Amino acid sequence: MSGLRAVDISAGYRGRPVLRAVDAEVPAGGWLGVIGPNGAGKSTLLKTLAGLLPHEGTVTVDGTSIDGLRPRQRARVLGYAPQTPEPPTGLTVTDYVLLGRSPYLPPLGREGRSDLRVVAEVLARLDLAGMATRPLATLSGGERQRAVLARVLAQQPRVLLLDEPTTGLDVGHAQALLELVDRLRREDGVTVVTTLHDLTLAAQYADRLVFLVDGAVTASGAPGEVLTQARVAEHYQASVAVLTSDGSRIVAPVRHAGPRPAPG
Ligand SMILES: Nc1ncnc2c1ncn2[C@@H]1O[C@H](COP(=O)(O)OP(=O)(O)OP(=O)(O)O)[C@@H](O)[C@H]1O
Repeated sequence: MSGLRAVDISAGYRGRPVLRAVDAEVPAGGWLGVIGPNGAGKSTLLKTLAGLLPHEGTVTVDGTSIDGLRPRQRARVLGYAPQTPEPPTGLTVTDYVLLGRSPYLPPLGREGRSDLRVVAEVLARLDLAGMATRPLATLSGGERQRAVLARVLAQQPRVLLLDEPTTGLDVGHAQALLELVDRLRREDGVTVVTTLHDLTLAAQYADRLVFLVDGAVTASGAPGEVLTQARVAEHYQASVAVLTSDGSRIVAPVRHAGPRPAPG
């Protein structure tokens, strides 16, 4: 199958199993959203798909196991943005985003004109062109988050693994980023896997969801099937309303009923 396929994945940290027999599949050009409460194993799954954690089971991209790939080859196939990135703050935005081109440079070679063009394009698409020469250390949290995504996009991978990519972004920049990812998926056939705590955004952008609870898949399928009020209430211990608008789910927190403090 072209796209990404994970079969029977078990993984964790030293002496601490987290994922238990997880299956996940996303065709080329598809968008898989990984959802679940804090500590469910979403980031662990993304790290495993990125080839960064030892695991049982198989992860293949377009039919090729990622385990056999060298880091340089892997970086051309998979682009991973962690949830809490720690980019080297001394670099300028351009130099940092240029790091995304490393898998394409010859050994000890310097970037060429085409690499600089890719970087300039990505910076423009992420509204960072005006900050290209600034040190990362001087960027706001949301700007830095966008720079991290710019580095991953400059890598031009076939699969994007984005762990909470909208963290710290205002609603406009969050939407612009998700629209950009959606366009890469539709126009270039990039395969996308994201974790998103915002279930409404997850439902609107992903075409399939995997719902993880305690390291295992409790539900998977189209957002409309997975995001039921009962399931969200049970696994997040949350009081929510699940509404439908334009065929897409909206998951809205609803304040628990109870006495309200008197105004004033
Ligand atoms: N480096 C680590 N070493 C040991 N345990 C870890 C490590 N990273 C995560 N864990 C544990 O693994 C479990 C799953 O963590 P993970 O970060 O995958 O969850 P998550 O679903 O992404 O959570 P969140 O929504 O809070 O980001 C948690 O119990 C966490 O404490």
